[in-house]
Amino acid sequence: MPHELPPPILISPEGSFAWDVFHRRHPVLIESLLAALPYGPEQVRALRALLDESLDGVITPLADDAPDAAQWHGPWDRGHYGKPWADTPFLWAESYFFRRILAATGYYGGSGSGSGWGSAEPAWAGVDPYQPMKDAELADPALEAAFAWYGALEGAEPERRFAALVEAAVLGNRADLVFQVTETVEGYAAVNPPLADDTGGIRSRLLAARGGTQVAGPRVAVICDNSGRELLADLLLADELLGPASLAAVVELHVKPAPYYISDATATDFGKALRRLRGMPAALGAAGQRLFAHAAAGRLRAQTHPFWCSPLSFHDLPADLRAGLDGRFLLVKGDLNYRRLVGDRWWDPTTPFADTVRHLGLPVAALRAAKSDVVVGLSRGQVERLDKTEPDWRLNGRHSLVQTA
Ligand SMILES: O=P(O)(O)OC[C@@]1(O)O[C@H](CO)[C@@H](O)[C@@H]1O
Repeated sequence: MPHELPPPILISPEGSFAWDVFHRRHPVLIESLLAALPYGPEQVRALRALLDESLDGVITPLADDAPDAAQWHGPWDRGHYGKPWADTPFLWAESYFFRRILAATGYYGGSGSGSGWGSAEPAWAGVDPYQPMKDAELADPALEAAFAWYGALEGAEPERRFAALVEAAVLGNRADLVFQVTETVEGYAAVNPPLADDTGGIRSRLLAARGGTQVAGPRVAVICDNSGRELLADLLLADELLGPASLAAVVELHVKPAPYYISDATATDFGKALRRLRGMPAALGAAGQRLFAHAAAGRLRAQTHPFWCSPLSFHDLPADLRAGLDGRFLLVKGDLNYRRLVGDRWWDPTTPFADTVRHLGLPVAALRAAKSDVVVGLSRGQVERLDKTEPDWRLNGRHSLVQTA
C-alpha cells in the first residue's frame, strides 16, 4: 500500500540525535581533523569558521567557481542557503557540512576560505582530510585475527557461507569512523540478533535472477559505505557472489567520488583495501588474489557518480544514474545509505520495508547497523519492547537489519 511520506528529520529540536551530531560530534570531528594533518592558518580558520557557522549561523553557499557549484546551486539546491542550519533537514545539512569540510581544507584547491577553487594556494588539493584515520584503520595488525573466521568457512555449505558473509558485511558497518567520533564500538561480534533478517531472501532472489541460464546471477550493484574493515567484509561478500555459486555475473562497487562522512569509501580506498586483503595470509589472501583477477576480467568494477555525495535521498536519483542501475540487484550498505534509500524521515517503524523502497523500481537489499532515527519493517511488539528496555536502540549501533524487497 502506498504511504504518504512522513515529515523529514530536521537538525532541531535541541536534544535530538541530529542536534547531537552537529553539537557534540562535529566539534570533536573538527578537532580531530586539525590534529591529523598540519593544516595552515587558512585551513584552521576555515574549519573553525565552518563549525561556528553550523552551530548557530545561517548556511553560506559554495562559491560560484567551486567545481560542483552547478550541482549545489542547481538540482541539489533545496532553498536552504541563507537560512539557519538548525531549521534544515538533517540529511541535506549533514551532507553539505561534509562538502564544506572539503572547501575548508582546500581539497578542491583554493585558500580554504569556503570557496574551495581558483586561488593560488593549491597544496592541499586532492588530499583526503580523513586519510590518516582511514590508513590507521587499514593498517591495524589486529585485522588478520578479526577476519580469521573466514578460513573456517572453507568447505561450508553455500547457504552458511553466504549467511556468514552477509553477517560480516553488516557487522562491519558498526565500524564507521563518524560513529566512533563520539561512540565506542565494543567489537564486531553480533551483540544482538538482527531486528530483521532476510538473508535467505537475498540469496533466493539472486538465485532466482539466474533465470533460465543457470550460469550466473544478475549484475549486483553494491552501494558502498565505509572503507577499512567494512569494505574488507564487503569485498569478501563480493568474492562469494562471483564465486562457484555464481550468485552474480558482475559486482559493481559504487564508491564515493570524493571524501565523505570521514570513512566513506572512494576508489582510492577500494584499491588500498583490496591490496590489504591480498596481502593477508591463507584464504583471505587467496580471496584478494581472486578479486584482483575478477577486476582485471571486468567482473568486479569500482564505479562512482556525483550523486553519491549529494544531499538527497534515492528518490531523487538522476536519470543517467537510474539508467545505469537498471537491471541491477542493489545491495545498499550502511546507515546513511539506509536513510537515503527509504528517506530521512520520521517513518513509523512498522511501515513495511517494501513500501519504502518501491520508488526505486529495482530489487534491493539493505544491510545496516542502526545508528540513526530512521527504521522501518519492524513489528509493533518489537518496537514497544525496545522503546521500553533500551531507549537509544535506534542509535547505539548494537542492532542490525538485513532487509530485502
Ligand atoms: O552510514 P554509516 O557509516 O553506517 O553511518 C553514518 C553515521 O554514523 O553518521 C550519521 C550521523 O552522523 C548517521 O547516518 C550514522 O550515525
